Amino acid sequence: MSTLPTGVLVLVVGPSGVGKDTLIEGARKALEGDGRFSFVRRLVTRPADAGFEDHVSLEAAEFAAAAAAGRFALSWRAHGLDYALPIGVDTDLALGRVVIANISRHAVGAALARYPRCRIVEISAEISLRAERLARRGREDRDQIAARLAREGAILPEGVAPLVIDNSSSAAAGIAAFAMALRAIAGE
Ligand SMILES: Nc1ncnc2c1ncn2[C@@H]1O[C@H](COP(=O)(O)OP(=O)(O)O)[C@@H](O)[C@H]1O
Ligand SMILES: O=P(O)(O)OC[C@H]1O[C@H](OP(=O)(O)OP(=O)(O)O)[C@H](O)[C@@H]1O
Repeated sequence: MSTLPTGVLVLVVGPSGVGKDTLIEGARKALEGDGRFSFVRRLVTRPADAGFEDHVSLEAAEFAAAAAAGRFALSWRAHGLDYALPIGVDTDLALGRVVIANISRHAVGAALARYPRCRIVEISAEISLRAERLARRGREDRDQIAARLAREGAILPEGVAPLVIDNSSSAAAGIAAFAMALRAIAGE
């Protein structure tokens, strides 16, 4: 009897402004055409925002209906918004792919409970850099940026050791390190 391939879900976590979306988008471009990887497009109750993360934008009622219909692989709430990964994640994992998703630090426990083959990649950068970056990004107002900087992370479940990628220097360096980590995970 042959066993089905099982992929790996890469959970990209870290505080706001650290560069998660930048590294994910950069790695997506660097690895374009390599069928081993699948980059998840999240569903968020935030209006579509050109120039930022390319997410699927849902109204709150649409989000609730999709959740009730079982269309999400994982969902969580943060910053007054609802976020989800689509159920297509399950198909990509069944096909043996390395699936990359940006999730809340508070959703790691639930992700691990559902998907035992997870790797946690934590992106890091000092708070002063994050503050500058969020101001430059300009997606949130001053109060929202202050709340994001003050937001507490979650303690990772016991025994879970994240791979930490420092994004304190250039975005190009952070992207190269992240893409290299993904290639290593795919080769394991
Ligand atoms: N290494 C870096 N150096 C300078 N600016 C960066 C770097 N990484 C990301 N940025 C910028 O910082 C801002 C926040 O990055 P983003 O990827 O949106 O972070 P996150 O998704 O973790 O909140 C964006 O404007 C992005 O262009
Ligand atoms: O619980 P936390 O680990 O703090 O994360 C909360 C949420 O914020 C981030 O998304 P979002 O794109 O809204 O924010 P960001 O790009 O500023 O991190 C992250 O991907 C989570 O969905």
